[in-house]
Amino acid sequence: EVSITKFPADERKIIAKAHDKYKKARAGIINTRHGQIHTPAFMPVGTKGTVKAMLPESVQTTGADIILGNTYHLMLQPGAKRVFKLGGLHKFMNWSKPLLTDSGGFQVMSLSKLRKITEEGVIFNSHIDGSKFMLSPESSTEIQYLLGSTITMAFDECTPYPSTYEQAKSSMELTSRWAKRSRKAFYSRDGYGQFGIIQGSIYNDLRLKSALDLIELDFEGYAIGGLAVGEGQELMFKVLDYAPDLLPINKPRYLMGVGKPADIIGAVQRGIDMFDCVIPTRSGRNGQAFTKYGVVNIRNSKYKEDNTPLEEDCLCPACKNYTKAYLHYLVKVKEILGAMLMTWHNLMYFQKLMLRIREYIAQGKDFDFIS
Ligand SMILES: Nc1nc(=O)c2cc3nc(NCCN4CCCCC4)[nH]c3cc2[nH]1
Ligand SMILES: [Zn+2]
Repeated sequence: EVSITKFPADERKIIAKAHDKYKKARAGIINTRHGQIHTPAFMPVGTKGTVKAMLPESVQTTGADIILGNTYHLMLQPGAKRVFKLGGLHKFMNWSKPLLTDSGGFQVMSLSKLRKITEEGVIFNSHIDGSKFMLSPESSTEIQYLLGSTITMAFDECTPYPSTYEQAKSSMELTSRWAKRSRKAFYSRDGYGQFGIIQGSIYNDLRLKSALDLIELDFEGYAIGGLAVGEGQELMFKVLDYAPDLLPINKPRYLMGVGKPADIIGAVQRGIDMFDCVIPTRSGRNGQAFTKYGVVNIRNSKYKEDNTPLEEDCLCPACKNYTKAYLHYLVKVKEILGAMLMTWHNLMYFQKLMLRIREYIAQGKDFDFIS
């Protein structure tokens, strides 16, 4: 028997609003040459052809369908031609599922010391031995082909934050010209795809122009770039309140570099399908464990005799076979096993979060309270 509660009109609007909030969330499957990707998806970061402290088969047990690699690092060492000669990155690192590679511009700006941005591309000195390199839409696209990437990212310029409107406009226009060249250089094959990356910083008219320019190039998917660069969650969500809607509804939307669980939930609610972030792996190595009780800083002395697991119902090796006391000890004495177990748990936590979000969306349920 359904009891109808008479809400005053304005309260009903709030309830409707709340449910509206979820109408942009979507769950789906991306089919690729290297297998399916269940979305919303979280991609563990494997920058140098390895998810740090994890065997690829261990990454697979956490439920990850796809991992991310970096053009910038792999072109410097071991070199894209060498990886190609050795059979491609999938074979080289023994990962047979989908691989997405970032196109390198963002990493050049955050890692290499000397660099020069020209219309042609970015000229930079390797942060390893100072030798000179150039990355362009053409060379980045070719490198990703040599690596054998399942999903290739267009070569873009990540507009820094904060930027004036003028700075953001000229940066976005450069990205549009580079996107056209990236698309032209892409060798399209069944089951492989290339994603365009929209820029425009926090300016909605620039974001719209960027989207229109890239939609013309008919990419297989679209990323929202230029976010998670220091603008903060509030401003990021403000852009995400409209930017995903500028992109084709039937193609994957990837928010680069995001993020913490709360960032992921808020972005899924705004229509994002794919994520990547170093947080679960980097913070795991740093002694931070994500749990349903919140983040546990395992180095805290309160855990030194805590004989309980991080999470009693977690199926990862850290929780099944070890205690917080042991993890506390391993991380304190910098034992390699500490990095392994903390990373494994965090990746399992992030994949469980994505699985629950996918289930909630499929059942049309609100997933606000998952953290
Ligand atoms: N091609 C490309 N274009 C971007 O606009 C971009 C924007 C990005 N924004 C981030 N943010 C990463 C934030 N991360 C948070 C945890 C600590 C390390 C940094 N990664 C990005 C990668 C990017 N890659
Ligand atoms: Zn665990």
